[in-house]
Amino acid sequence: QPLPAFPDGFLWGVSTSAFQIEGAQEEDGRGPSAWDAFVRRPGRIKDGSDASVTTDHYHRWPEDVALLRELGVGAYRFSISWPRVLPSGSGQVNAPGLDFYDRLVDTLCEAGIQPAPTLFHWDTPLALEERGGWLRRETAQRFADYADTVAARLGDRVAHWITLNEPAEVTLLGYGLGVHAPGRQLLFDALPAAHHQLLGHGLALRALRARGARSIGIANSHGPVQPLSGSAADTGAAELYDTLSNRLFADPLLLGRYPDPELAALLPGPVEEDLKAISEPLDWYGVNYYQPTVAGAAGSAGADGSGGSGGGFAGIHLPDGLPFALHETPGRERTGFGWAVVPEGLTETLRTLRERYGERLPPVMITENGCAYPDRTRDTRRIAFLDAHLRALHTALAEGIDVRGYFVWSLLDNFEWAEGCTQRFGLVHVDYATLERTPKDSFHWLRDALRGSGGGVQP
Ligand SMILES: O=C(O)[C@H](O)[C@@H](O)[C@H](O)[C@H](O)CO
Repeated sequence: QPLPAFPDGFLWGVSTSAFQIEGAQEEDGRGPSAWDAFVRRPGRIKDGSDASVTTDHYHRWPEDVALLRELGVGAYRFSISWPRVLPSGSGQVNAPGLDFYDRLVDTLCEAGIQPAPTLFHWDTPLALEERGGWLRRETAQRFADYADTVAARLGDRVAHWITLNEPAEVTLLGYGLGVHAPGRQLLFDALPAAHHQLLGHGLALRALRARGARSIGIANSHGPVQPLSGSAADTGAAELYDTLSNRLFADPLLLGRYPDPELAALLPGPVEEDLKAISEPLDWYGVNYYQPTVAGAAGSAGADGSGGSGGGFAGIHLPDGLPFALHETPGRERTGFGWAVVPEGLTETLRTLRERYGERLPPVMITENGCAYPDRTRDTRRIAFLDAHLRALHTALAEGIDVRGYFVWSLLDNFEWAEGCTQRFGLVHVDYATLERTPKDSFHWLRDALRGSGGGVQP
């Protein structure tokens, strides 16, 4: 069954991030990031890998741009490594670092591929992290300065800017639970990191606008939250988790207020004043969708028996003391990463955004969607996953939800954070020993689909 037709001009792309693909951590003046330190803490990364090489994109980027060209995408979402451009997070610019992205952007433009850089995809400069990182207000201003530096050099050729990637994950996994960098287990005392990232987003957006940027978005993680049961305890837990994982990072941007005054009261600084910057109008709203969440009362066990006090979710065991437990959606196919495959969750996510934000919701871009499977190149399950999610996306379009683009996570197998290189999300297989790239069946499927839909860049 061929894919349904998507609107003319629909933007097809793929996504990656600097720390996950570049390697070359100590090359050409790059400074260390919070993740450089975190990967070297014993036992933090499943396979002990440290991303010092990962796919070696820093040296093999021409080959990767050629893959993008062959794939026929119209845009490429990559991230710029803040510590590669500003080794200590502020002050002295590292010219070779900026030159690297300059060359990449030039080559993308020559290939007719729109550059869509993310300014922050989790690699906070270590010098700033050691001073408190996103728990500190100063980091928000440093981020805006960094955005201005990058826009001054690349702004004439960048098509779409993404300020932050998934501030929710940084806050929850990095500062709240400590399973990601910087590895702080502050639980609710991590909330200032949420506010300062959003403030950083707002200040950076203003800096980009001042440099003439006209297509600016943010990439937020979103997904439906379903209660484990109809009990008051489970529905209450689901509402709380929905507030923390979805609304806390969308309401301030789109409504100019926090979802819960009690939550806002926990935040530092002139919050009302900051919300003016945070809610500066976006040109589009980025959504990273992977799967729904089932939330239950603390101590609840999932339908499949997973869980316990904190419950198991997305491979992460939650500590005691949280007022909710998270579970997988029962009875669904699982990816190699154990994530439930729920395409209709994407449609539901988009419907919920439209219901909650109505006219305040700008056009949407799916900035990430994808799946991890161990198959070397015969990745039929990935084709089925993408096919089903594109149909689910098309259903939302048919209902009049304004979605302008879709980016697959990811072009290449790469360093999957705490999972190291054990989870493969790529359309292209990477042999981590030889660094050889081999397009998977899904790569060819998507290339043909794009050619068929006329959506992609004609090779
Ligand atoms: O969404 C995220 O967590 C990040 O944006 C990516 O860096 C991940 O690698 C991808 O999503 C797979 O987990």
